[in-house]
Amino acid sequence: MSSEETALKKTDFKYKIGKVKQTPPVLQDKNTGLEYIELKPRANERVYGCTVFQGHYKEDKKLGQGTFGEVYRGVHLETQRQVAMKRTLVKAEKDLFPITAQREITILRKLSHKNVIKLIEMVYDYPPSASGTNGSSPATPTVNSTKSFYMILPYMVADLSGILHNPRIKLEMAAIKNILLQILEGINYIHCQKYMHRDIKTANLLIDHKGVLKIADFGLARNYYGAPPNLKFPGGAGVDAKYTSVVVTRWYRAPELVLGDKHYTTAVDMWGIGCVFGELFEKKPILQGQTDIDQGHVIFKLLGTPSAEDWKLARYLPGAELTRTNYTGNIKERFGKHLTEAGLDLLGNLLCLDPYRRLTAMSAKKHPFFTEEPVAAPTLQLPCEECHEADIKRYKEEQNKSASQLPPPAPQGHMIEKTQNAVPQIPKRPNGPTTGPNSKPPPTRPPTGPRAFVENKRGVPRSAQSPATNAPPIKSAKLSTYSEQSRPSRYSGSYNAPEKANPNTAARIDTRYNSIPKKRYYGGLPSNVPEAPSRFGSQNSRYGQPRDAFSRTSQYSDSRFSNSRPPATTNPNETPLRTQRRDGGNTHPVHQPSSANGSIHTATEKPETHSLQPRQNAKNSEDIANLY
Ligand SMILES: Nc1ncnc2c1ncn2[C@@H]1O[C@H](COP(=O)(O)OP(=O)(O)OP(=O)(O)O)[C@@H](O)[C@H]1O
Repeated sequence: MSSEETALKKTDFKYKIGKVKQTPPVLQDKNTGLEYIELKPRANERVYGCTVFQGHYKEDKKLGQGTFGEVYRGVHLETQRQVAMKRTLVKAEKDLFPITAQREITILRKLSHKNVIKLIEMVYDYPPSASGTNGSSPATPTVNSTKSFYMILPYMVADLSGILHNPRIKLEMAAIKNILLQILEGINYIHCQKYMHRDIKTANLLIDHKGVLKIADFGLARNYYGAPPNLKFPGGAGVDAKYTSVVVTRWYRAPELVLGDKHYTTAVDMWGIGCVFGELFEKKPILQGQTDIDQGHVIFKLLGTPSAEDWKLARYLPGAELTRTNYTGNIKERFGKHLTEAGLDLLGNLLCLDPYRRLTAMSAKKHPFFTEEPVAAPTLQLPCEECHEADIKRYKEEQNKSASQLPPPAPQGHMIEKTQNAVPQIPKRPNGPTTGPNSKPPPTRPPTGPRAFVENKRGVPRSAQSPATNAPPIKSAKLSTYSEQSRPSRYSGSYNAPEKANPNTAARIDTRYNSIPKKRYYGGLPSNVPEAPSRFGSQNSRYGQPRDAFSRTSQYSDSRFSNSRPPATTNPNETPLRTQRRDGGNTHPVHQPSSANGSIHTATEKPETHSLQPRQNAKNSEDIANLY
């Protein structure tokens, strides 16, 4: 074999995923100078560096539906510990691996914080149907069988979405503050590690049996460029590059994303936290736009259409036409009944339309809301009941059942006679959809927009709704491609009436459940877009003037508006998140080829710029137990 051929063969096996139990020697390619590790195919464990599923783990109950697979509760047989397994299916024939799953693995391996989910290890298997589920018999792969990769995570008894939908759980203010502080701690850590999460929502906030909240689902997360957040300045970090704006589940999507901003910052996560904060009171997502454009209307309805003074850069964004609406906002009316002045101030500053005035996690933790009575509970106590996304259907069935036991309705004679006016009508809105009293009840299961989008011929991201299994059908068809938004009619006058929401999915929280005595508790202790002026005069010019973190007055008459934008800072690492729809729809999965022996290449993602945190390798059951 010639030396060239040898080099080529060697470089085939440069990348790997998973836990390395013995470090093989690092070799150097003579031609390219690149370092590589030679992988030897294994007889029993088909993928190098991964534990095999059979004999080590056992699948139990399904907990949730993910974009590329399902999440299960399971058991680690050696330690008999409960674990969660996030399964990613990879077609054996094509040998491809989804990039979102790969990003999640890469990032999770680098993060280590109490309020961030930990990746225990990666496990590899043929699906249980092909090899049996009892974990006793070894896998007998068939020729065309699909490979499964499992991310093994510590098992969490609940996610916040499940908790909020559980009619038996009532969150007091002290518990709400505890939850909020834990989210802020976790997100502050993530931001300081120079990552944006980009999918903050209640379903991704998990809670363990001790009441410790963990931020999960890093499938949309990415590293950002520029300086990390600083206590002195509001806004966010990461403005120095261009990212895809089709991120974050629609109902939690920040206004700058809705308006098509690509130079966004970690502030998009802070908006999501503001949405979660409001949801803790209303027990359903607070901003339920029915299309991507409707999302903008719904946001401005709550917070008021921003004036040029409120949000100077808005009019330079591709979706600026939305700022020509005339909503007055009703945040105080809506949340005044739940919150004090300080609470409203915190909510208003998290849901600040201008991302450069939005609170950072660092500042939000210090907000006076947390020092006023009642202060945050030292630990979060939850009833001894599992509450996951998958349980929401069950809660609804329970509620329907109890509703059917209600006394029969009043006889006809006692009812107000229906008039023609009572016939439901599609509300007319001069500037797009509203969510006023006449509007239809919105679905309570969030859309799964950002994961599923394709690019059209012009390279503009085009959302493709990917309804989850239980999700109400939300037609996405009319879409917020900003190339289309240059047509004024999309914003003025002829707005398509939003699709009728499924009334069965509307939140109907029956307060009677709240009186059911709690059981045992978990818890340790109880169109003509003008050219935009630059907002980055120099790389750090936005840090030029210190600003009071809680001030909402404009402080942006600075150099950022007079300097021109620097030459393309487009991030070369930003891989468009073209992913496969859950429903197997017409999108293009981004997979990565694996090598002939089943190891996975990670070539499409550039290595992260940060140093890798050392990660514990579990060699025996004791080590493994420590990891759980
Ligand atoms: N470690 C865990 N313990 C318990 N339940 C979990 C765990 N991880 C995930 N889940 C459950 O599975 C659901 C989906 O998980 P996750 O969000 O990580 O998957 P996903 O593929 O990213 O989903 P999506 O595409 O909807 O964001 C969660 O909402 C939660 O209910």
